[in-house]
Amino acid sequence: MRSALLDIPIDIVETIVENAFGWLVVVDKEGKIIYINKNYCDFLEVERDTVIGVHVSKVIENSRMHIVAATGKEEIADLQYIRGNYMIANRIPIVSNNFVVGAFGTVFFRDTKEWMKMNSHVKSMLTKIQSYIQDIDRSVKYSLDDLLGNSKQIQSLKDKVKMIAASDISVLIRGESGTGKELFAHSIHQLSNRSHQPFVKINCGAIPEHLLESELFGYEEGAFTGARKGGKKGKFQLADGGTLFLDEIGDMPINMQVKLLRALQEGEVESVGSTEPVHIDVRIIAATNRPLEKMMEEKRFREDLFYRINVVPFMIPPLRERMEDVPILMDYFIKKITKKSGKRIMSIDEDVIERFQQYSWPGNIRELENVIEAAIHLTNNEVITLESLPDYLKESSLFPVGKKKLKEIIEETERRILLQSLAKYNNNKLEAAKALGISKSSLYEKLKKYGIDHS
Ligand SMILES: Nc1ncnc2c1ncn2[C@@H]1O[C@H](COP(=O)(O)OP(=O)(O)OP(=O)(O)O)[C@@H](O)[C@H]1O
Repeated sequence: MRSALLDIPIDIVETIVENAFGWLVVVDKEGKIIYINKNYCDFLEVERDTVIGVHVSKVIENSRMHIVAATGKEEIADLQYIRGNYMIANRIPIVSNNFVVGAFGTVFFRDTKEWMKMNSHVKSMLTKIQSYIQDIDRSVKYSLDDLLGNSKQIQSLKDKVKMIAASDISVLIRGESGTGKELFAHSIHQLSNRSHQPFVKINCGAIPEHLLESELFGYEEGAFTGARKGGKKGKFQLADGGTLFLDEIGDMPINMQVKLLRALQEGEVESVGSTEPVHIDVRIIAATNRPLEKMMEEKRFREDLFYRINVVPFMIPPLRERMEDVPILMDYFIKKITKKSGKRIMSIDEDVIERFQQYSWPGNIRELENVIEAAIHLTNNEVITLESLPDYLKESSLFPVGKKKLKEIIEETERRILLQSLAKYNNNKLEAAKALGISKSSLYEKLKKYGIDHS
């Protein structure tokens, strides 16, 4: 069928092509420019004659025209960054006799000034949003199912999470470093009615004292030299409607503790440089590995704040007190790390498992994960052996000679053996006592001596 376009005089077709599509570029199969309209040349500040026949990637920044010409796949309304501006590009393959012979692309906007204004507005919004995205983590990474462990302690903590998650009461999570405090905080948020609202974390120990107030409560424009234009929202405002996770709360300076308590009691915060308090609705989850009771005695932690946050206490036991969790965690980390690294691990030597069971894991689960990651990378075959462990775990003697007195080493070892035996025999005291060659009453005595929960 004859095209109606052929009836239109060529100079009219040219006027249409020059003006109808905003900016227009046409490339051949190889991505070389065969046509580009004047408006586009003006914007790019190039002479048309000099760019015809040149590969499009050399003329237009971030161009994908050659890709569309090669793949034949159209790209519509794609955001393209050219000469410092975001633009909306359409790229369409040109098909002739069932073959892709090139592509044409259009970039749309007529009023350049208007676009520039909108563009700079978009850019400043994007920068602002970016800085907030870093603060807010709506996509809480972990849920209760990610909290692994068959031990009685972990199971009962998980039950407790289910019981208290829906309410708005404050939670204080305590435990050594690497025991999973943050993971518990995520799980509580995820199971709460606030799960679609932000989960905002602040590490109270990592922020210098003079910045902590503005980090927590925000500041107004002009509040101090160097203050950002338009001010900045604090973590409380960012968490509004959701959960605020105060990590390392034991490291918070005492005068900030006073301000924090006031905010919690009044449900209002005042940003630095403002006199207008704003209402906020946040659920508080705090975590620490500090001995808060001792710190209260020494007046380094405020009692009133302690009682305000310690409504539901969570005490996460160190890994050495729940050795039965080691195998399931080991399995999980091996799967996770091999998937990430592409390495294959078929088995773990018995001595490695034994060594893991003897070790005291001062860095807890984080340390276990790191040790497994290193071992997977260090092994030459598909088996993890003692050789692939770090030196301090390889040593045949794990006793801290030179660091501790004999009595302490013996007691620590005895305590660990008791825990291991109970774990091995599923808390069956009679069997554990038998395996250790002691009477049941002697076992009970020892459990009492070491403060091991033997219910
Ligand atoms: N029960 C668990 N199951 C699976 N992974 C866990 C568990 N507990 C902790 N982890 C993993 O161990 C690492 C440390 O956990 P997390 O950061 O929650 O510990 P933490 O107690 O908050 O540490 P810190 O006090 O140093 O901040 C994380 O990679 C976490 O995913």
